[in-house]
Order: sequence, then structure tokens, then C-alpha cells
Amino acid sequence: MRTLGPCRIDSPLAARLGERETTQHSVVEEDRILFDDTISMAGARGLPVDQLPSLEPGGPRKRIYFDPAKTRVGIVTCGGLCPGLNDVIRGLVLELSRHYGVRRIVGFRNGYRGFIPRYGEDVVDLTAEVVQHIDDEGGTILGTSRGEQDPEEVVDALERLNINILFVIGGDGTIRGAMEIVRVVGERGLKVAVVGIPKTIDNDIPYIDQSFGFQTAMAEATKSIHAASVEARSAPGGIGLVKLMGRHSGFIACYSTLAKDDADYVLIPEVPFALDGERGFLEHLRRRVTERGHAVVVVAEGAGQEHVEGEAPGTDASGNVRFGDIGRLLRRLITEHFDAHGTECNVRYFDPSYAIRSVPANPFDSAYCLRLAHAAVHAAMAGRTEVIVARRRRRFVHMPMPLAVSRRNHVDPLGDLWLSVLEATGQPVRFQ
Ligand SMILES: Nc1ncnc2c1ncn2[C@@H]1O[C@H](COP(=O)(O)OP(=O)(O)OP(=O)(O)O)[C@@H](O)[C@H]1O
Ligand SMILES: O=P(O)(O)OC[C@H]1O[C@](O)(CO)[C@@H](O)[C@@H]1O
Ligand SMILES: [Mg+2]
Repeated sequence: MRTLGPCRIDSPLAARLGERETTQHSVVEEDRILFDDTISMAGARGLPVDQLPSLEPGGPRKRIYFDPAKTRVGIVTCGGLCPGLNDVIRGLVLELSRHYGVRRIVGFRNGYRGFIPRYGEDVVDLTAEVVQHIDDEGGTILGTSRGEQDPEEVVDALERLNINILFVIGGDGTIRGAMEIVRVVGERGLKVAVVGIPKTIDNDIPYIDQSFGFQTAMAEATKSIHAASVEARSAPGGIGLVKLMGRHSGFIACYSTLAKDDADYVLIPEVPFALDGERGFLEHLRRRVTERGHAVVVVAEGAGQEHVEGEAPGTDASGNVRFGDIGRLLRRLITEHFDAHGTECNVRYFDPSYAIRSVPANPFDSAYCLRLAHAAVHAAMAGRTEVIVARRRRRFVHMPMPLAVSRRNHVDPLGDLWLSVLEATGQPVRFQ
């Protein structure tokens, strides 16, 4: 675990902590949270207990590293929108100002470009009054962006503004960017803590229970699935086709399908599928519509990319792959396949796209965001750096940033979530 140094300052929160012990709800600082969650997983490592992989617990410390009266804090949001960004900003500002007594908090505008002078973005002063009601709205009051920025210039800005703590709210790219900032901070011998709050509606950050905003986005997606079902049931040969976000991971498609239980097929990036042939998706769909009169298909944007021809696989400003449009392709191929067999079909195509991530967080996500923000402030004030705060097996932990970007969280085709999807839809294990 990386820390800036020993904690010598009594925390303003110390009085609230009492004599806590490790329980099923809380872990004292000297204790550790085991990384593995079954005896066999831990046993497979064949290590003595003190060498088992573990994580530092999150939460307030009695002694802290930074003197609140002298501490300056920066906050930035990067990458795509996610429900709850404003809740996290609000939670950070309120915890810092009201409980730790930090007096100077600034927000950088529009992601990492907010640090770079040539973009001319001014920093925003963040006070309890400014953030009080921002959680009523979706989006981020700070704005966000994609696109590479020079970490040397970012750290120049941190030095110019005397920032001691930087909170980065973003996905895997943002965390990689934060690691670059940590590297430059180290090279310059600065004492700046960089703490991340992981954000992704795709739920693709590994090792955490669930990312904030996922539940809200998934709930929003159910509205399109329901509408697709209504449309499909109201037309002869009705097919409701819903394309949902999910570049590499199909969690939104899976969970929103389970929540609504209206879909007959779910197609996700993790499970390849054949389109043609007797046992391919198109013919299976045609048979189902012939038997039942209608069907609903949910497809994640990253699914079936091997079928999307003719669209150059470009990248966005951050280098993320831009996928071909599997939704439009399916709409065309379904119609052509049904026509070729003389089977009537009426495809109703739904692409809710940004609508599922631009909404305010639901109450569960709002509460979660607030708790993540508290954990992030506790970590940073205690001098932790190059960590994200995360909820793992219902405990708040400090996860090293390199671990958080070491892999991507995927729907396991052999796991219980996909099994539930197969059971709910009745689709075959494979289209081949
Ligand atoms: N490998 C990297 N090294 C340094 N900076 C990076 C790296 N990858 C991405 N970034 C920067 O982090 C910021 C956000 O990255 P990106 O657009 O990939 O979003 P993200 O944080 O992954 O969120 P999302 O889940 O929406 O994709 C951008 O400014 C980008 O340039
Ligand atoms: O159009 P944008 O803002 O680049 O974002 C699209 C991407 O963002 C994500 O929601 C991840 O944040 C992906 O599911 C999607 O591919
Ligand atoms: Mg990303």
C-alpha cells in the first residue's frame, strides 16, 4: 500500500471512532481484508496466512497525514457520464469541509484538460453551498472529457495551485491517467495524494462488488426493454430490438433483462454467436416468432463485432475502440432473413444510448456514492495515494490503482449470472 508518510496529526474525526474492533461490518486499521473469498481459492495459493493477498480496509483513521487547515484539494471527473458523479463530488466536498475542516477545494473543468492552460478552463471553487443540491441532476457539474493530456502539465497545475490531494472520478482510462500523475508527482518529490473513485456504467472495473451508477443505468435500460416488449406484442411478427451500452462487458444487458424478464434473447460481448445456419441466431429467432408471434432481443453494443463488416474500427480521443453498430446490422439482417423465408416481421428498434447514463442516481446509488466519497476522503487525509476506494464483498477497501486496471470485469459465460440469463430468456447456450 502506498502512503505519503506516517500519520502524525490527530484526526478531527477521532472522537467518533471510539474503540472499534473488527466485526462483520468494520475492520480496524491494523487488520487486513482477505482478497480471496473461499477457502479453496485462498488454499490454491499455498501461502502461509500472513502472505495471503489482502487489501487495506477503508474508513477513518484516528491520526491523519494532512493538516486540514493547510490542505488544498482538487477534484476532476473524466470519461463518459455515469449516474452519481454529482453525488460523489458533493460527498467529497461535504466530508472534507464539514468534518475535516478543509477550506480550499477546487474542481477542474472538463476532465484532465482542465489542468492544461491552453484549453483556458478556469477552476471552480467548491463549497458546501455550491454542491448542496447538485445530486438532483445527472451528469457532472465539473464537465468531463476524453483525450490524452501530458501528466507533466497536469502536475504543473497541481504545483501552481498548491494542491495536496487530487480526487479523480473516472473509469479505467482515468485511473491509468492518475497513475501517470502519481509517477510525475514522485519524480518531482512532491507530497500529493491521488485517490480514485471508480466510475463505470459498464461495471467493468475488476474485483469490486458493483460500480456506482450501474444500478441506476440498468434500471433505466429496463424501460426500453419494456417498451420493446409492448411494441413487439402489438404487431404481427413483432420483434423488439434493444441496443444497450456495454463496450466490453454485458452487465447492463444481463441485469436489465433479468429485471424486466421480457427478453427472449440477450447478446453480449463475452459470448460469441453465429448468425446463419439452422442453429444460428437468425433462424432461431424466426422459429420463435413463428411459434409465439413476437420476440424481444437485447444486444450490448460490443456484442458480435466479428459480424460488423465495413466499418473501420476507429478509436475515440482516449484510444478506446469505436465499435461497428451491431444494433443496426441486426435490424437489417433480421428483416432480410425473415423476408427470405416469407415470414412476416415488424422490427421495432430501440437505442436508448446516452439516456441510461445521463439521469440522476437512484437512492441506492446516491447512498453508495456518498459512502464511497467518505471512504475516499478518509484515505486521502491519511496520506494514501495511488489507490481507489472500492466496495469488495460489502467492505470498503483501498485498492492499489495498478490492481484496479490489471484486468477488466466480464460476465463469465460459465458463471451464475449468465446462467440466470439463459434461464430467463430460454435461449440456447450457444448459437453455432
Ligand atoms: N493509458 C493511459 N494513460 C494515461 N492517461 C490515460 C490512459 N488511458 C486513458 N487516459 C486518460 O484518462 C481520461 C479518461 O479516459 P477514458 O476516456 O478512457 O475514460 P474512462 O476513464 O476509461 O471512462 P469510461 O468508462 O467512460 O471509458 C482521458 O483524458 C484519457 O486520455
Ligand atoms: O460516446 P462516449 O461518451 O464516448 O461513450 C460511450 C461509451 O461509454 C460507456 O458508457 C462507458 O462509459 C460505454 O458503454 C460506451 O461505449
Ligand atoms: Mg474506459
